[in-house]
Amino acid sequence: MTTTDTPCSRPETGPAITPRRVPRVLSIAGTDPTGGAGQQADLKTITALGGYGMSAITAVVAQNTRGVHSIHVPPLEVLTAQLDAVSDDVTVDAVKIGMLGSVPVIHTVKKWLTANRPPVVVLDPVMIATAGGRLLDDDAESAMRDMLHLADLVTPNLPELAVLLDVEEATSWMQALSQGQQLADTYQVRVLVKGGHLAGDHTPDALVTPGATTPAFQASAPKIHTRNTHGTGCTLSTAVAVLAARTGDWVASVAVARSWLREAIQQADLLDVGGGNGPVHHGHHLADLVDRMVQTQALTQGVGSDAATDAGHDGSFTQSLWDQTVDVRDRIQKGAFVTSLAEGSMPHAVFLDYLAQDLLYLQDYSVALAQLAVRAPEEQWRAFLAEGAAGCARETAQLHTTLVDTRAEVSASRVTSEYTEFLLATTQSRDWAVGVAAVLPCYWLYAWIGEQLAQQAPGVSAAEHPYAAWISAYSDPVFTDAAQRARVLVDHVARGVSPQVQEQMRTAFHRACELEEQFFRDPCDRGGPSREPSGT
Ligand SMILES: Nc1ncnc2c1ncn2[C@@H]1O[C@H](COP(=O)(O)OP(=O)(O)O)[C@@H](O)[C@H]1O
Ligand SMILES: Cc1ncc(COP(=O)(O)O)c(N)n1
Repeated sequence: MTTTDTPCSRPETGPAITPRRVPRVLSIAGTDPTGGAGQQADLKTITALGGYGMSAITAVVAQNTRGVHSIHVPPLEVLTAQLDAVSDDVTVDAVKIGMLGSVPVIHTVKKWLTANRPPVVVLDPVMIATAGGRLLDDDAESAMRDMLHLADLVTPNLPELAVLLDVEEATSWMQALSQGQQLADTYQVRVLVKGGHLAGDHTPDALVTPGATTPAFQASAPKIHTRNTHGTGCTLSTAVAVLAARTGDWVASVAVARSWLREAIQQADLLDVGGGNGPVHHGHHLADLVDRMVQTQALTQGVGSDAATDAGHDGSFTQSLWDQTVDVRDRIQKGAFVTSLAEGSMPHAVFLDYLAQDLLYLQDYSVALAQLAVRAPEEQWRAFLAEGAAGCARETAQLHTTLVDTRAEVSASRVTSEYTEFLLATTQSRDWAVGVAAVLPCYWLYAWIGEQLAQQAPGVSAAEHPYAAWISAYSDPVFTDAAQRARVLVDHVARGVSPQVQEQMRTAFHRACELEEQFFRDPCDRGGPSREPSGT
């Protein structure tokens, strides 16, 4: 890949691009009721790449993946009214122009563009649909040439490039590049030369700029074996428009658009739309996000929905566990750890000692979660527990940085060792359900302590409180969310086990709560660093 940097100097006539996080992008194009090309592809692309999509329709096209059936061109006043409705009210950061179809439509768009030129204008000179069917009148080719200079970027495929130059279609990449350069020089416009129509097993693309000797960007990758490439041209040009408005950088925009489109082509076969040249998968990169949402939803369903378990006041098993540890929580709430941390009176040595023990604890807690992840019977729980293990490992690394040099020789206190040995043994060799009950208090009590601290020391700021940063870290909603998910997991598991195993879960949860309480009390009782050898 070449990304030589001939910076694409924008033609003098246009304003500079001010990058905008959510660019407002207008597509002026025809439609495709099957959703793969034209307006529909453009709006999907704009949304997929984080822009705000708008559309002014030039032609209503009855088409599908097999071909174009008919084209209805609304009266020109309707097009003008659509364009004016947008520009009278909305600042347009980028416009992508697709199918124009006829000379009068080209003139109408040209007039609007001259009066309202957005900072990014990408023109895809659509002439023929991939699936077959003319989308531009024969007599409109010259009118199309006459509007090229109004664009910042033109994105012809090889047949369109040949028509615009009135030459034979390129049959090699070198020839295509040379034609692209000729178009750029003649019309003083950037050209995205696309090699999708070349024979061979590669698909090269290049961004060429007026007056340059080498492309500003060039890349090539193996052709993907699929017939589902309907709308690739529309999608690519729109993607570049959104990204250019978002970044202000043409080279980066072409590079990102290209690789995003490639993935959309790669995943096109998943869609199963139509019997001809199907569309590309515009939403491909959202699939993981949706999976995560579904997973979270599944994890948060059903709390308290099972009367068969020994339920607490919200009906859930975990609530009943919680209710049975009220004495432990009372000791934590009134204990020196929470009160002195909230007041800011905790001696620094005690706080450092707590952090050092926490580091040792988290190292083993991470292993305990990883053991449960390995043994998890279902994928979603494995992911949740593995994320927890990874989060602890990150937290440990962070604590290492905080404590570096100050606590190099620290060893685990008796309480820390007792707690971690209990967790490691339970998560490794007891029933998996008992293991998840044992790790729950660390999630839940931690989040609960965050609430206690926030209540006892509301709105503390770094200037007035030595532990302000820690107090706000404790109240991070991420912990509350993780605790909620851990609860849902335990409730779910409890529904599927025998009363005997439920009883073992209850015992493990209670034991872990007691150890948590001792863990918080321990540094305050000792009043300073532990020098006890591990396990004593
Ligand atoms: N089978 C394929 N494998 C990988 N990329 C492809 C494939 N077909 C098209 N592309 C890419 O889609 C984009 C548009 O392709 P092209 O076919 O040249 O234009 P149009 O869709 O306008 O006819 C280009 O970036 C091209 O590389
Ligand atoms: C309304 C409209 N505009 C453009 C195309 C080109 O589609 P492709 O990118 O598949 O050539 C199309 N089929 N329909």
